[in-house]
Amino acid sequence: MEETQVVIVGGGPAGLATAACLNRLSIQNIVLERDDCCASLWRKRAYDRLKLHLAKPYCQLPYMPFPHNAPTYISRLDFIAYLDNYMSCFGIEPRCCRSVERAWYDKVEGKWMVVVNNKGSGVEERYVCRYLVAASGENSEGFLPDVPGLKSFHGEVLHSSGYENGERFRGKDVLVVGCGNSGMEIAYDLSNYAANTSIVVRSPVHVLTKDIVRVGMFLLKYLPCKVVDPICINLAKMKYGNSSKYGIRRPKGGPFLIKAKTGRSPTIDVGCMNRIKKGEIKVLPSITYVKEDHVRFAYGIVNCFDAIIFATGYKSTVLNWLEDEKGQFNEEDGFPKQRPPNHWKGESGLYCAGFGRQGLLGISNDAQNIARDIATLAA
Ligand SMILES: Cc1cc2nc3c(=O)[nH]c(=O)nc-3n(C[C@H](O)[C@H](O)[C@H](O)COP(=O)(O)OP(=O)(O)OC[C@H]3O[C@@H](n4cnc5c(N)ncnc54)[C@H](O)[C@@H]3O)c2cc1C
Ligand SMILES: NC(=O)C1=CN([C@@H]2O[C@H](COP(=O)(O)OP(=O)(O)OC[C@H]3O[C@@H](n4cnc5c(N)ncnc54)[C@H](OP(=O)(O)O)[C@@H]3O)[C@@H](O)[C@H]2O)C=CC1
Ligand SMILES: O=C(O)C(=O)Cc1c[nH]c2ccccc12
Repeated sequence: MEETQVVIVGGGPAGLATAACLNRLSIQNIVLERDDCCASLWRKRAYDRLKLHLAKPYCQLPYMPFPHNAPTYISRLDFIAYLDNYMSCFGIEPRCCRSVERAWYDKVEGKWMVVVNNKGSGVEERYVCRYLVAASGENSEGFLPDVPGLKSFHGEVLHSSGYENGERFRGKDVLVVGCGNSGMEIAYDLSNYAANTSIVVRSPVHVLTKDIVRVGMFLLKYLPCKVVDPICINLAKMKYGNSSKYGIRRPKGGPFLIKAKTGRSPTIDVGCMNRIKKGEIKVLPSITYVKEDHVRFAYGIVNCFDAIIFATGYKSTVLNWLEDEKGQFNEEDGFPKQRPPNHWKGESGLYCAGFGRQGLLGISNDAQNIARDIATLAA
């Protein structure tokens, strides 16, 4: 049994940023990471060509801006290097191969009890702390929808978190399901590797360029969403014309309003739209069922595929390990019930870093808020 002031569950950007803010205030903390490395989403579960979609000022963690000579959009490998540097600068030493299996609040002691499976030694470890930070990520586990007949599929089935690049799909018929940021970029990547690519787009989606998002983020500093959204939509119309001709319909609400209300990000186009326009990537409607080598879609469309890649999003796994006696998290999606800007603080010394659906910028704010709050309470 080891006692510390704060246990942080998860060594991704949110856990590391929180540890850095606590270390600066000399507040004792331990970061527990289930994988054999920190930031495993970025090292192991993201595709090769990934770059941050937001410009660098929106992606930096507290107290360490990206260098002036770094490109505006940081690559996956540069972001990993930045995180490694961040850890050494702030003296963060995550304990890896530590999967948090259970955490509960002991009312008598007024402390959190944390049970960990040390995957290296196979031995169970126990930690006791006054404050517990859930930083296990909005993207903790890939979400695979229940598609009728999928088990009978003859080809390969993959979640986007397991996709690296299109090399082994060259010349193959590949279906990408989902048109969020992962789906649109993976479809484009597959098409770069000469895979015969199709993408399922079942709902309306805002597709914007990086530049339009950058303009939008800048304007939002001075103007309300209801002014910024129409500007962004008009810029998108100028860029893409009427994309519903190609099966990409726009939602009723604006992109930043939807982001603020639901957390769903607009899809940032890195080249997929042009391929769709040229007919090089085919847009398909909802899947009805899968049978052996073929997939049936709405409107009776049937096509054969060698592989299906599900870019259908992620799940939070907080409720797999947290005993949530006070019902602070939603049972359906494992997100805190408190909505931003109040999502980071729970009860009994429980905190959430990285659950505001606001990307790295939100993580940076959460980490600073949490450390400040703990410093005040612990003083
Ligand atoms: C492909 C992709 C690209 C993205 N790009 C951007 C971007 O450009 N800009 C942006 O702002 N946001 C982006 N995001 C959003 C993304 O969520 C954040 O950037 C960031 O990685 C989230 O950090 P996090 O620390 O909250 O979660 P994660 O990075 O998921 O880290 C959580 C960590 O907790 C560990 N963990 C989980 N459960 C346990 C457990 N029970 N015990 C111990 N450890 C556990 C995990 O192994 C993981 O290392 C992207 C997301 C994805 C999926
Ligand atoms: N470079 C970057 O910055 C990147 C950032 N990201 C971020 O990571 C997070 C996760 O993104 P992503 O992995 O794209 O996941 P998302 O949750 O954003 O998107 C999932 C997509 O899958 C669709 N979908 C879900 N279930 C089905 C189904 N049964 N049939 C058809 N379509 C379905 C959804 O459509 P529907 O709306 O109909 O439910 C949606 O289009 C986001 O925050 C994203 O912005 C991801 C990649 C790159
Ligand atoms: O990549 C993501 O999912 C993010 O949440 C980053 C993000 C925060 N605010 C935004 C507004 C528009 C597009 C992406 C983001």
